[in-house]
Amino acid sequence: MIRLDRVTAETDDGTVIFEELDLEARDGQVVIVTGHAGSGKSALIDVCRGVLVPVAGTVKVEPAGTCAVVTQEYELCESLTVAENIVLPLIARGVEHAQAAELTSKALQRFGIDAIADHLIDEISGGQRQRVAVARAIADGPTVIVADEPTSALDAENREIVLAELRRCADEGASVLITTNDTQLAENADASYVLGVAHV
Ligand SMILES: Nc1ncnc2c1ncn2[C@@H]1O[C@H](COP(=O)(O)OP(=O)(O)OP(=O)(O)O)[C@@H](O)[C@H]1O
Repeated sequence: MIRLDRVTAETDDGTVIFEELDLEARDGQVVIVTGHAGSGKSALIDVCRGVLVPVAGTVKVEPAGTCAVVTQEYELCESLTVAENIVLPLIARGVEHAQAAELTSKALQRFGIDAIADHLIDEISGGQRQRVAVARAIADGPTVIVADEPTSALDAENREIVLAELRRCADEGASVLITTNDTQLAENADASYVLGVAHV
């Protein structure tokens, strides 16, 4: 569960990014946040993942410390293969080796990236990188997921795959918060918010 109560965030120089924002993503929900460029979607992701501390209001993420994140930069390790980028974080989080390998294999298949499992990150396309980033984030079924424009580099078919996988996480009980420039995504969400204008 993610809940923001009257949260105000500011830039480093004190400019208000958003003010008194109330937002909730309950367990089992996919919540979409749209808004024009610069409206604060990435800042909202940073608030949820705890790297931008609000100047007012409260942020609750439960269970604490479990937030899986997809950033716009992907933050993949260029010197590792696609499969290694998924399996190593699992092992680092304490997943036993055989299970980590199995989770990785399933994630590669679900995201249609098994054929490039042994490719280095700089050998694959932007859209493939984005799918690796989402696959890595959700490989072990996290309970809270925040994803910053996770379909921005994808064609229609892969966009559907990524959204279906995020929805599957919610069906399994996760709370999923997605920012996007694509207002159509809001149609299939359990709730949607628009930054920069009154909330719906
Ligand atoms: N972690 C952060 N710390 C401080 N300021 C931030 C942080 N993240 C974003 N901002 C600031 O918030 C403002 C809104 O930018 P942000 O990237 O959140 O908008 P956005 O809606 O995601 O835009 P886009 O659609 O172009 O990605 C900018 O002034 C930016 O510098």
